[in-house]
Amino acid sequence: LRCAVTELNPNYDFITAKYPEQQLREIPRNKLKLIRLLGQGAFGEVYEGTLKNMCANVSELSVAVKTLPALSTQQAETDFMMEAVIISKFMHKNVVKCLGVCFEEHPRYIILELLEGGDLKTFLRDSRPKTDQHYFLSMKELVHLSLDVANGCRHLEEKHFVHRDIAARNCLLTTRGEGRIAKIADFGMSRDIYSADYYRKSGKTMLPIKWMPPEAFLDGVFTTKTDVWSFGVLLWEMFTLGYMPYPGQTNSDVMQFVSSGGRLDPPEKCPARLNKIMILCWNSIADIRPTFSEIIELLDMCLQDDEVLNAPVGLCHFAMAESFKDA
Ligand SMILES: C[C@@H](Oc1cc(-c2cccc(S(C)(=O)=O)c2)cnc1N)c1cc(F)ccc1N1NC=CN1
Repeated sequence: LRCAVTELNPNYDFITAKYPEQQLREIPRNKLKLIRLLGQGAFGEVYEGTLKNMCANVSELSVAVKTLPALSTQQAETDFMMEAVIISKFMHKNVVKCLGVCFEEHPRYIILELLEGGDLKTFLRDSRPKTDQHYFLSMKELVHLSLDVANGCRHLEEKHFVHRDIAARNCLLTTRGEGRIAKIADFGMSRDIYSADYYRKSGKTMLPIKWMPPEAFLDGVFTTKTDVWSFGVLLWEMFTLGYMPYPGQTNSDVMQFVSSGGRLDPPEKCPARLNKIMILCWNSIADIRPTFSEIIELLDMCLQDDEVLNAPVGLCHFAMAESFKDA
């Protein structure tokens, strides 16, 4: 892996230079049973599965299994392995856990904890007030989910790891019901699930333009302040209940709009204290954007503010059909 992780990748030192000793845990393939397809991944399919007698008390553990097709390029193999190494480095309640890998034969597997609530973007969209359905998601719950993701991001920041793709589609929930916890759960620039969210740049690289700050899409500069900007867009996704950012605008429009100072409109009826956090995250000068510790403090204050807690949820109606596909 050392040879494969080029020095060009700013996360290089994070991944191998400092932690060469930590090995990925190889799981015997016969302990794993794939049950059903969860979705198509960037590399290959993702399955729900079970892992047999991993630890004494639990006989079968529900897991998610990312697969890499047998006929993959060397680059895909390396990226796939690197994702397992990255996830295995984090130990935090708001970052998905990697239970192990099956790398000794093809197809290769990455085994993750199964988060039964599914992804955050789908959850937000499914939570929209419908005519008959009694509304069940409160501002307080949305702020709590935002704090979960901010805590996960602070952990990455502490480890000097730049995620580059913080977005609701890459977060998962332990459950959809009460007591749900959000976790950052995809480190592979998951462009598969919501491919419309990504802009096809030269060649195969796809970029989540609508979640990126100007210095990233103009100059390819990625720092922890990139993740802060993206977190601001995630907050906007949260309080619009999963709208596509910059509704009706293509990625090219957005690059033009944002680099000349344009910003997302704060969600309608969204409390000022929340809008202020988003605006701080979208400062064109990266160093002035808040740290995740500061964001956590500001979100905690939202929990003490009745104007926030009593605000109506997700009553934004954009003229354009929000599922507008990027040209
Ligand atoms: C890799 C995959 O990981 C998982 C997906 C689901 C999961 C995803 C969707 C639905 C359900 S569920 C509610 O049917 O259990 C569980 C649950 N746990 C995982 N660890 C994933 C991580 C993300 F951060 C975002 C999307 C996905 N995928 N990949 C393919 C489909 N989702």
